[in-house]
Amino acid sequence: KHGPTLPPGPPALPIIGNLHMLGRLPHRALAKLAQKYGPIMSLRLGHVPTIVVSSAKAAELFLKEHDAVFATRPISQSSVYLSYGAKGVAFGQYGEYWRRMRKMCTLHLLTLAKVTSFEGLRRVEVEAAVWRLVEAAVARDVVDVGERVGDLIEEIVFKMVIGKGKDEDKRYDLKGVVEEAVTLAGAFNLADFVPYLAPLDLQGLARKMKDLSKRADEIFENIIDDHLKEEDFRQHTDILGATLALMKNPNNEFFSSFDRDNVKAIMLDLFVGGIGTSLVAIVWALAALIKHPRVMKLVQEELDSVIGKERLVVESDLSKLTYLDLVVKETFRLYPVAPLLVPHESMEDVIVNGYEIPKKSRVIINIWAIGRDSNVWSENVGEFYPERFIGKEIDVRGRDFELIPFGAGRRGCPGMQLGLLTVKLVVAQLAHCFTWELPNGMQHEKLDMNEGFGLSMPKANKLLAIPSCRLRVPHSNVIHGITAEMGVIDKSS
Ligand code: HEM
Repeated sequence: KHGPTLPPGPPALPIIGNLHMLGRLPHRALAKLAQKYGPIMSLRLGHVPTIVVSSAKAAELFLKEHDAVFATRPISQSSVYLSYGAKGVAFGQYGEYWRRMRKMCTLHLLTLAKVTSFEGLRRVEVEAAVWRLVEAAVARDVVDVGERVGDLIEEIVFKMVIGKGKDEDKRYDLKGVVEEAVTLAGAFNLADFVPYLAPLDLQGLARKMKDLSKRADEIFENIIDDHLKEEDFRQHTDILGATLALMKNPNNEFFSSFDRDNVKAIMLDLFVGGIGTSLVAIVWALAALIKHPRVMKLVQEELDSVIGKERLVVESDLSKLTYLDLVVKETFRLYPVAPLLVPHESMEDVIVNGYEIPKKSRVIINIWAIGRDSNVWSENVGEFYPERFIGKEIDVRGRDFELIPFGAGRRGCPGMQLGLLTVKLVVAQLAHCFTWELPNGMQHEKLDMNEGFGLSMPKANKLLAIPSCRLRVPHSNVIHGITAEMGVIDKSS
């Protein structure tokens, strides 16, 4: 047959197709296959025709030139059970309904103005987290960085979205529910690839998801009721309050557009999208800094020269921290939070770069492979070397396809401003306030940088380290009954 053909790819087995080739770390396995079959590669994952994109140029074709064709998401069991039948933004099917919901997020809920309005909240929470670390520093405790940062990000995101901290309402365990949702949504689910096995629920995932969705629903119903019960729920400054106010205002386009399921699905999107992502990026960044003392020294010198040693970093300092900006970019390049983005799906047959891409193909953009493409990044591609960005106009916001940690185009991350701000603020704080030592005298070269795989790509092993204070900032508040000056906590006072 003449004319366009499917992109090249490895031969597939009956039933499972190429599933067996994905291994434990699919981004690595797919990058290796792409070396043989090229940057636009065709696979069959179970019964699902799949296109894997592994170069910046090819990603641009899919996410810019043909963005409209690839702007929907495949339906999966997790989107059905955990997202109210894909009624949220992240897993919603492209169309008028979804466009309106996404517009509400980008034009009202996650705007720069809205994100900035939570600056005070972030300052209080970040300071409290720093002071808890000061206590650990004084006690020479080994700290699980991921756990500390996770507590902080959860507290910020919960307060931003529903106006309450994660442990504030004893009636429910929202934190547990969100964590379980992340685990279940990130699990490999055979039923999504071999649909006729779905009724058997061989992995028990559907049962777990249904059970979780019931528990989550009860909690969300309570939270929404609590908001609406207030005399004037429009007084709520949190994101849920803003959503409800938009829905109930007859003067705007969102009036009666959405039902409660939409609101609940959006809330879950914000929790899942907002917590694990920033957390994973911050842990990678600090691990990379600890592993590369040369880079840590430069970051700290910049912080000391811009901020000094007498006060903590505040958000208005961030734009002046140009070296930190390079460090964050380099972290996203080598350790992208979502190495395969979130899968896209083609809405019609289309020809891309001369290849035939059939309707309903799942499209995976391997940004892990793009970040390590030596044609783009030169031969020291595996090295953590932030200086590579000096003099290059490479931005992470979805314009430069060699670095798209937040995706690009219609499905690009709507929480990017918040995510970037949180990552920079927390990394700056951790590097400015403390020096970090590895436990048991471990040398920095020995720190492992192995990755895991799930909904995001976390560091496989915990980052354990001992902080010591490097600032002299007097602290007037009382934490756990201890008044403190950074580095000199007087337990007797
Ligand atoms: C460092 C932080 C973050 C990173 C690296 C990140 C990354 C991503 C990526 C790669 C996607 C998929 C893009 C695509 O499919 O092409 C995405 C989508 C999304 N993110 Fe983020 N994200 C971050 C923070 C956040 C935050 C803070 C929120 C909200 C509070 C958020 C909410 C979402 C939502 C709702 C989507 C789905 C968008 C859609 O399908 O239209 N993200 N994010």
